Amino acid sequence: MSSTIKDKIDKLTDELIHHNHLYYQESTSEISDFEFDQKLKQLEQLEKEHPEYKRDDSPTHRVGGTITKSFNTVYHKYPMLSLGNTYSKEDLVDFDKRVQKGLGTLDYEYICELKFDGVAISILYENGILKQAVTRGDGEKGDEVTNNVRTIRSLPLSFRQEVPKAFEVRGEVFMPKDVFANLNTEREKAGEALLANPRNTASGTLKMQDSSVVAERKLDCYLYTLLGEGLGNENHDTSLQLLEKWGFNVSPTYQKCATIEDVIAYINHWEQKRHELPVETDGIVIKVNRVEHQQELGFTAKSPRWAISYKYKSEAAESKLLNITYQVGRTGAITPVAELTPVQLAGTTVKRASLHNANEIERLDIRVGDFVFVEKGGEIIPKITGVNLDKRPKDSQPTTYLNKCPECGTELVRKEGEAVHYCPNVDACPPQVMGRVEHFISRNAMDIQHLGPKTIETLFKLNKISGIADLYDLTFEDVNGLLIEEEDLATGKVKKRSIKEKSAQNMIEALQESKNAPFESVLFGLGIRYVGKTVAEKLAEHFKTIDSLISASFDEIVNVHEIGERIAQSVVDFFTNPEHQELVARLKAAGLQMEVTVNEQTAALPQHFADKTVVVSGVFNEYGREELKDLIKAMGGKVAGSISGKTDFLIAGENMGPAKLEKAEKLGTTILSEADFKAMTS
Ligand SMILES: NC(=O)c1ccc[n+]([C@@H]2O[C@H](COP(=O)([O-])OP(=O)(O)OC[C@H]3O[C@@H](n4cnc5c(N)ncnc54)[C@H](O)[C@@H]3O)[C@@H](O)[C@H]2O)c1
Ligand SMILES: [Zn+2]
Repeated sequence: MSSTIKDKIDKLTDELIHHNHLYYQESTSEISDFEFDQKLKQLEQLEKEHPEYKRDDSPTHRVGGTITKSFNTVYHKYPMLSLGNTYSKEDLVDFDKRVQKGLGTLDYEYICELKFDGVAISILYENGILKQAVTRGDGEKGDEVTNNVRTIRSLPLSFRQEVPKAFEVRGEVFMPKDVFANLNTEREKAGEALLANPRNTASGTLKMQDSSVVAERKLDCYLYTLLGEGLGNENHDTSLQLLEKWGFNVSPTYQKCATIEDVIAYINHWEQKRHELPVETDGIVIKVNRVEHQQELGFTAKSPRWAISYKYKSEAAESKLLNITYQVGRTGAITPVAELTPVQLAGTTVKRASLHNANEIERLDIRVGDFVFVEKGGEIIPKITGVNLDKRPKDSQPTTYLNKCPECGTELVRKEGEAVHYCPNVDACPPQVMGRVEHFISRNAMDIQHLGPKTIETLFKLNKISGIADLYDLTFEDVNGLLIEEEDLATGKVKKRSIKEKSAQNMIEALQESKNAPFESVLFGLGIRYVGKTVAEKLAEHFKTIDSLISASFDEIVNVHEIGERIAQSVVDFFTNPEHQELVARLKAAGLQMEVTVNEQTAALPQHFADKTVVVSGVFNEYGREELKDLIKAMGGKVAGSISGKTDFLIAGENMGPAKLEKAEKLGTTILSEADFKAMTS
């Protein structure tokens, strides 16, 4: 019996450590905050009953985050703690009782604020100047991210008025909802993976090495704490007023509450209305107003006793499942989608939710006509979490999964051990062909700017293109004024925009320009299975022209260094297909690069790196990263991604992580500065 409890505690501890790591270090999450909090409470309870099994590294008695090695570590003057949290209003009444008992008086009041969903930050000001910004880290010490925080426009770097000589402010760095939405629209246009939610994006952005990229991300910050000596902030609301007066961004949503009933009214007031705010919020924070009272109540190891957060449960709604439709992705993967009676959820009207795959449908035993529960967690599209069996119609039929591709009619396949069904018709299934065109124009391949997936999709629909080669037959007239419709997956809302003259011109020019893209980019762009960017480079380097690659035998290809049988077979198969031969012929006729061109300038470079492995790290003044890599290759070197015993040279730019440098030194790698490198090129 006791061993099973120990196992349970161990398992929960490990799980929570795993989720903390993802959340704070990787800025992603696999489970919802609610699930996380439930697990944490469960562990707390078990540890209380069986303190003998509580582990030293238990997440119940420490702040969840840690520091990273890529920034300077800085100790906080006052610890940065977490907040106790609850999802229940009864708990708030208990909290109020504890406060009352702790203070021994009824003469206290609360300030309620919204709980902004971002990343906590501490900022020091000295002599009226922003001196240092540090993340919460493990609560005791955090990462110094001053340069990144300086890019936040609403944050004063200095003051026009008199301010105290030294003080610390704390608040939440966040990405406004509209900035997040725009960023995702841009990523979608560029064919990049969408970001899951504003919190994780803000957290990832704050830890970027290059602050010019951070600046583009347009983070914002609300301040809610003022610390320091002799500032005259005897109450929490006086702190907020001082911050406002000095020009800090304070959310105007805070409110004084005399009783816990008032607090609950505040919670109810904001439950729906918070969705109209420019920032995501996940609850409210209740703080005892008087600083003297706060000091009297004090702290636990993890959080203040004078504050608590009430978190709103991620909203669920019930809706009727009208139909299950199936979408074919760019890779041929099939996703079942629930079509629902429109329902209000977290501020938007939802009429679709993801059902993931056949296993999920089976697990839920979900049927058309059922009433289902829909939830919006951190994901982009809501999900179905269950079926209300009480409302199931008597004549309902189990769902049989689709067996033919809804786009091209081909029989679907499911690979051994995989949950997802695929359409195997890679060459003629429309979404898959579109996917190939998107791959061709993508940044890593031909890097054709101004042309996004939505434009490609529209051109396909209008039969203006049906494959890669048709891109080069497009004219200005074909794209000018093109009406593009974008549908929001969850809400079904359609946004329309038309391509303006200037954009049309840019598109045609970008296509023309792409004719200069190097042969290896064309080769990679063709989308031959297993031929990634590096393989394409190797094949181009070895065979020099497309003709010699096409006529090469399996043996000749497999003999190329680092090319395996699977790749060789795939290349042979690809070029044996007459349709692909025609594609190559058309691209050649259009004027694309079908052979390696030796750049005279780089061909003359001294071969200092012949047969050497070189790693590039940090930021450079005179060279772009790709440019630097090309130069190294032109000088005979191989570029590797990380430092190992095999690394001969490390070219170290600015802002390089100290851990990397240390590792290189330990391994005896020769370290070159940008200036050293430059000298070697001449
Ligand atoms: N989904 C996951 O995998 C996962 C993993 C780890 C943590 N989490 C979530 O993170 C929470 C734990 O994080 P935590 O320890 O930072 O606690 P917390 O986020 O619940 O509360 C403390 C934080 O609230 C923030 N905050 C926002 N508005 C505030 C305001 N007005 N006043 C004061 N603080 C404000 C501050 O950043 C502060 O550090 C968990 O409850 C869980 O929901 C989720
Ligand atoms: Zn198909």
